[in-house]
Amino acid sequence: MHYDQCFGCGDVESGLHMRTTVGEHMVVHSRFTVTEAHQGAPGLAHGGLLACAFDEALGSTVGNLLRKPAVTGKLETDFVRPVPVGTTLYIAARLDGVAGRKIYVSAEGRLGSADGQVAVRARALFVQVGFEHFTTHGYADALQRFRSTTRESKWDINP
Ligand SMILES: CCCCC/C=C\C/C=C\C/C=C\C/C=C\CCCC(=O)SCCNC(=O)CCNC(=O)[C@H](O)C(C)(C)COP(=O)(O)OP(=O)(O)OC[C@H]1O[C@@H](n2cnc3c(N)ncnc32)[C@H](O)[C@@H]1OP(=O)(O)O
Repeated sequence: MHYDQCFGCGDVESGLHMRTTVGEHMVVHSRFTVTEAHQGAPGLAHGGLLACAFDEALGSTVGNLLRKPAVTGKLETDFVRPVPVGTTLYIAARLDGVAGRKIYVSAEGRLGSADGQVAVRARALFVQVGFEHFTTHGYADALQRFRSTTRESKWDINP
């Protein structure tokens, strides 16, 4: 599912413009290129933006593999190495388990290539929600907004 105003994967000018693909062994791959707009210290990525990129990568993993609406309940990040401006982080994410509505996912981000040095690790708990989560707490016409920008025809938006 795709929403074109999403900061992580949408078309907003200031957004992260992330895209994901599902690879072998159900590993979900995404890439995030650090630009000058993402700086914390001079020349280095801001940790909060890296956390955002991992929220997006992990949420996309839930969406791609489970095809159920879910929101981030908890997100934990380990910043292992600095990530310089101009670097592309190669993020590989996995579904670790499902317990009722709780969905556990984790990811690691490597510098410059899929086998580069690990710079960031993240784990998250997503909680499955009904679509009313979005219409109650977000815009009342959230489903129309999701529908009008969806890229995948197989999304079961109103089962
Ligand atoms: C932004 C969403 C995008 C669209 C979503 C639609 C489809 C998704 C699929 C594909 C999408 C593709 C890409 C998405 C990419 C990126 C995603 C970004 C996602 C976000 O960026 S999203 C924004 C930030 N996110 C929030 O805005 C959540 C605010 N929050 C709440 O809305 C509630 O808090 C909620 C719903 C989380 C739970 O509330 P609730 O009342 O429904 O359920 P409850 O509290 O009973 O929790 C049930 C069980 O989860 C455990 N649990 C809950 N929270 C926990 C925590 N923090 N730590 C440890 N355990 C926790 C409980 O302990 C219990 O466990 P148990 O069953 O064992 O007792």
